[in-house]
Amino acid sequence: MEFIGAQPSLDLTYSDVFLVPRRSAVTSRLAVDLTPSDGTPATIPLVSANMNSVTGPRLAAVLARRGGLGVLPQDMAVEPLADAIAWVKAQPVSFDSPVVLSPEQTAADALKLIPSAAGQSIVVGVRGNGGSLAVSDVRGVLSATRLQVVPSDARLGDLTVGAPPVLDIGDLGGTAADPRAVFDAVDALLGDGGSPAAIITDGATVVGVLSRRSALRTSMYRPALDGDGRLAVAVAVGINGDAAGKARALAAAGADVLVVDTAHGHQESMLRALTEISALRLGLPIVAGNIVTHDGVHDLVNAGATILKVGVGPGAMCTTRMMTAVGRPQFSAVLETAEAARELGAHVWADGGVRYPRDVALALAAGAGSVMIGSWFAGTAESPGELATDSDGRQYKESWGMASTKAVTGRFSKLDAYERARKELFAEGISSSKIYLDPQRPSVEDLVDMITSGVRSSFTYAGAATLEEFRRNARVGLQSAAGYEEGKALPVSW
Ligand SMILES: NC(=O)C1=CN([C@@H]2O[C@H](COP(=O)(O)OP(=O)(O)OC[C@H]3O[C@@H](n4cnc5c(N)ncnc54)[C@H](OP(=O)(O)O)[C@@H]3O)[C@@H](O)[C@H]2O)C=CC1
Ligand SMILES: Nc1nc2c(ncn2[C@@H]2O[C@H](COP(=O)(O)O)[C@@H](O)[C@H]2O)c(=O)[nH]1
Ligand SMILES: [K+]
Repeated sequence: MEFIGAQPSLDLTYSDVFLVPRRSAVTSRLAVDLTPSDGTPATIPLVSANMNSVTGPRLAAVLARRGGLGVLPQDMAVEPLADAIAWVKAQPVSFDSPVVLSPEQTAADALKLIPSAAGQSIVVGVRGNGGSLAVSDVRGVLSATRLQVVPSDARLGDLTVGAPPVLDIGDLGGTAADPRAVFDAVDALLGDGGSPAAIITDGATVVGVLSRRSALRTSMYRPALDGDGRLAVAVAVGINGDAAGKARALAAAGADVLVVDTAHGHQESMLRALTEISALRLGLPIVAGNIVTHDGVHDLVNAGATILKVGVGPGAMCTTRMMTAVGRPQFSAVLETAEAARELGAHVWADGGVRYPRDVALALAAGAGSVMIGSWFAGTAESPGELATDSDGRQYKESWGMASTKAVTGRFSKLDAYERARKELFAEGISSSKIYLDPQRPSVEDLVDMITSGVRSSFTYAGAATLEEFRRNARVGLQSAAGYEEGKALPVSW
């Protein structure tokens, strides 16, 4: 990356800068390969933040199916984390996981799980004892748009009509089927009928669902997989207590990437935890942070980190900069740390402050191997919280910072009142925020589509077909606040 004009002496964030187009030999956005080279199984440079309101198993599985990585948060104990890892790994790789509700449940129950938006659907059926679903126990598939217009207490079993549309993987040519053929088969089966998705079976058992959109996505993305061909998942550990013991247990449970995470990553407890974890030789990428300096990179890499998590204070839930004045504008933080990491053969994840696809493109231009997104993904169907509706009928989910009073109270609930009160003195995040779902893009997959299409396009403007070419070719200019404002679309006339 180079600046047009002199390298600025001020530290910059994403809104301060823009990318300059240049002559390109990359003539199609579909010719761009977004695969990171940070040693993780990801095939797109997107990671979901280890925040309780952002990454649960459902979001992690959906993201991995499209090539990203979900990081399960460190606040869970080993056993539930191991269950969450196992759940992700049991999910279909080539098909969507069905959201299954029983015929006795109501439209209102369904609309707590899926947003009332096009493209969302539920399967009405009854799971067997082990959680499996026999095709004979499926009553049908209902779209959110249909559920929205029926009485909220309508029983789901009364809403299904006729036999559900079923495709067997044998008829599709197995799981390695040609994506185009899969799309055509789904399209032909669904026809003009009312079902929004096809039930995919392997013999008598349901193995997933596919809508036209998800069949298309299967052809656009490569899933992030572990060595056994199952969906990959990352998991975070804190620095206190037996961090190495927890890391060992989570690796044994199948975690594919370990994230050692604390607010101030450049501290000795972190170096100690990292040294102990890397001594275990688990053979997994070790991400550590958060840091924002060249020196932080050196110390953490020397202690065993292979990827640095970069960002102090840019997060949407974060009050660190206002409470402490500490942090660093994120574009410059990524630029400096990515260069330092590259010299050591390590990589950087740009963590926090991403609000538009452009911010992801700029983080990659600055040299990030991948980009971590928290709050933006909190406002999706797949994030862990329940959907809520405000007085204007807009759907949202609640989000909160991992260093907020709410998070600290939860994390230390087992301490006695005195110790808990001492911990609660130090809040550096907001405890409650409403993150609205975008009615056009209610799913994390919709956001991934939007981000990757924006970033693919950025690459072609810069004449780059890979992450490395983009980092090398990107030309960055400084802009005024008015210049930034000019770039925004106008929803109404001026
Ligand atoms: N990226 C960012 O800007 C930030 C992210 N966060 C996120 O919040 C979550 C909770 O992190 P964290 O608060 O570190 O909790 P942790 O549970 O990881 O504990 C942090 C440990 O470090 C000690 N510590 C020393 N200095 C600091 C400091 N300046 N800030 C915080 N702890 C310090 C604490 O001791 P003691 O309590 O006695 O001081 C405690 O023992 C993490 O997910 C983290 O990434 C939090 C803040 C900033
Ligand atoms: N200072 C704080 N930072 C926090 C807190 N909770 C999370 N975070 C950081 O934000 C990113 C996500 O950023 P976003 O803009 O995408 O939401 C996350 O990965 C953490 O590093 C907090 O309470 N305080
Ligand atoms: K902030």
